[in-house]
Amino acid sequence: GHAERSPYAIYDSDPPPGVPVLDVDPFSVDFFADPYPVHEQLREAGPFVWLSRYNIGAVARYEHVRDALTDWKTFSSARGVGMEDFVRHGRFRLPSLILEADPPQHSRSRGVLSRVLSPPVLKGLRDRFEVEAEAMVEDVVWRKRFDGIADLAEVFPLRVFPDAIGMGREGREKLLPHADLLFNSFGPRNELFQAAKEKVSFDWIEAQGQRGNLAPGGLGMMIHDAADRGEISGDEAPILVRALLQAGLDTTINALGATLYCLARFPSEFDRLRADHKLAKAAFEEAIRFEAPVQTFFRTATCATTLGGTPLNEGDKVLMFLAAANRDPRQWDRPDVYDIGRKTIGHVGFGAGIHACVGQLLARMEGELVLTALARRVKRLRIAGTVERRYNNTLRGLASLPLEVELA
Ligand code: HEM
Ligand SMILES: O=C(O)c1ccc(-n2ccnc2)cc1
Repeated sequence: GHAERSPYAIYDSDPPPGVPVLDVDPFSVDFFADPYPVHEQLREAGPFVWLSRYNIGAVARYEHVRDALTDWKTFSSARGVGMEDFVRHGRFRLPSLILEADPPQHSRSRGVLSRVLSPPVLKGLRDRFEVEAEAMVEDVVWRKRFDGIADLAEVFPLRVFPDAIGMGREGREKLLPHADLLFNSFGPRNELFQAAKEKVSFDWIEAQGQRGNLAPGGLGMMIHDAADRGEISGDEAPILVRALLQAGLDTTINALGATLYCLARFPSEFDRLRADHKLAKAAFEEAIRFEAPVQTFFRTATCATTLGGTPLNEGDKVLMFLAAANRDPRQWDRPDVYDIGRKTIGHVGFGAGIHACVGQLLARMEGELVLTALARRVKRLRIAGTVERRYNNTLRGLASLPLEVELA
């Protein structure tokens, strides 16, 4: 039967004829606690399904998630990549010039950020990141018992990323609450969003992108340099810096936490990593496929079209379950097994198409360096207490991962 409409629903359109209707709530704490059975329901119900709680369409099978991700003309980001439609509803903030933009505007922003986050630039950051990764692991593992989130996954990105951006010293503790709010804002205006909104004063993050708050030589100043060269306008630069500040921490924190969680649950995979440290990048990538720290994003249909064989109208929002696509048995064998030898190419944990994650090389470098440092010093990794989940409308991650280690 049809459960009642969510109090946070902002649409009341009916399902297209013949489309399977599910009354699951993919933005509830119960769902986040264990999303996998519902992902399975969503995939098995059909190529395109209707979520009656929010009156939105959704795709969970790999094939159709990729269809939506790669056809940016039909499935636009410019009307928001969250539940809200910028054309029909208010805007929660000044829209992103990259994540919430379509070509040609997106292309200019992408050109700047892909250079700022390019291999040569990352090469310049690698030594500093490596020193920090080894020092952090050294500081932690001798305790034998520590928290993989509080003592590792949260520590490393905060140690290296704001400095890499060239952000001032004060206020860095505001970065995570702002990111938590942003990632909640892509979902309904539910309790998670409301609680996150209480914790921040909005204009702070906007101000951090100003030239005056950025150190010369950092990634932030490189964006202003691009504006000086006329690649983007002067008032676009601070908003692109904001993108990096919002994107660069919570994502890698949850990805590092996800990898530690996987390695602790699948000791055979930690042993493989111990035997060959070159598998560090693969261990990180497979954790992103398996856990999908970024679970979902929306698109908006720009014209009458079809998705998964279902007719859609201009303005229809579509929810893409990246995490469900990453475990679709139509695409992956043994999808529910964490296997660091797996060929992960094509997974959608970093998206796909023109909006595919432009920070993925930086994220991978962080993962590789932390996991290599860990594999050098630790022989065994075991969960030694209650694992606690952190809840957010878009991000999947842990609040606490008590670990016990045996030193190498
Ligand atoms: C493991 C960590 C990360 C994951 C899982 C992740 C995931 C994603 C995903 C799924 C998208 C696609 C969004 C869409 O299709 O609408 C994306 C885009 C993006 N990511 Fe990440 N991300 C991560 C880390 C980062 C980092 C560290 C940065 C920057 C320092 C970053 C910057 C961006 C930007 C700017 C976009 C928008 C690209 C565009 O629209 O062209 N991400 N990311
Ligand atoms: O432009 C922004 O504000 C913005 C851009 C990208 C992300 N993101 C999501 C996953 N990887 C990065 C978050 C915020």
